[in-house]
Amino acid sequence: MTAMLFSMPGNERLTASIAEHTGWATGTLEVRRFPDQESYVRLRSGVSGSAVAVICTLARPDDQIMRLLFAARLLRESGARSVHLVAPYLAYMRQDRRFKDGEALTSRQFAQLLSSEFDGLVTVDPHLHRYADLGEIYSMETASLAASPLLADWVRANVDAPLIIGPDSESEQWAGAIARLIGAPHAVFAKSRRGDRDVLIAASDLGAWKGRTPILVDDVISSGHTLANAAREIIDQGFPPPICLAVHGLFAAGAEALLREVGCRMVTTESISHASNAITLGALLGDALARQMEGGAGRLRITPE
Ligand SMILES: O=P(O)(O)OC[C@H]1O[C@H](OP(=O)(O)OP(=O)(O)O)[C@H](O)[C@@H]1O
Repeated sequence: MTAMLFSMPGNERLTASIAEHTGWATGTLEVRRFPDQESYVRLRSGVSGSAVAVICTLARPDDQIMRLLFAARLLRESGARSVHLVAPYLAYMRQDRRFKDGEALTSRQFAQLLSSEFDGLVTVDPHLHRYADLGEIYSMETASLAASPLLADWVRANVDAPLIIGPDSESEQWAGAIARLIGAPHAVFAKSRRGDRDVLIAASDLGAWKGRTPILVDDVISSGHTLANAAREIIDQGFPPPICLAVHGLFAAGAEALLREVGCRMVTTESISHASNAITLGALLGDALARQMEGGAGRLRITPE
């Protein structure tokens, strides 16, 4: 199998890290915007007969989706055997139901758009809350990779006597996994969300673990309010400001300043480029992509409802 990687703008470091791990060549897609903000995409490498992957993490998806769809179609029209998407952060997973009457079910429509152009998707810890599996909405092959072993490695190498804390019940899957992997205690708080930047955290009693270093673990940091409020509860119980360890650091406007104000140190994977990136994903993504590409050409289609 010949394989080739293509970076969308801003994903060059991640692409290089996958290329280094797999030994695959990196091709060139010229991508720019016209003055009227429409996208221009030109393929500058031969792809005939190759399995190809476009590397494009999907933070700020609305800025990226059209050029990504154009690139996928262009690669297929140019003879690629199969076209895969490596999106370590997968967008639009949080609107997984109509919470209020009349809301667009954006998770499903976004999934249908990507599935219409790509044969396979490789992603890391997608926000699977009310969907059990990406196959419920994606009609292509999908690989959802768990970052928790890498987060556990980071904690093991950097923190003595950690206490792992999840800010809400959903985060049990990461907090519990990391705690088991490193043999540390863990606790999980409860959260109720009242608005985009308005969450209430109900903390549990951490008194039994005084003296340990608190580490808050979550899948996503967006506005930062979930972790900031959880951090305040931890500090109120007499602990130092926690380390905030997340898979995906989206850091919406004000998030970083908010967490810094509370005294938190932030640590994330390289799924979204940010100064807090300390955990590399090249090997995890490269191995999964190789398995998916070797699974064969052609499309595995599951028709969504
Ligand atoms: O930084 P923030 O703006 O607080 O957002 C991050 C939080 O949002 C997500 O959960 P969400 O509250 O959407 O809950 P859900 O699992 O019910 O979708 C995610 O799991 C984080 O906990």
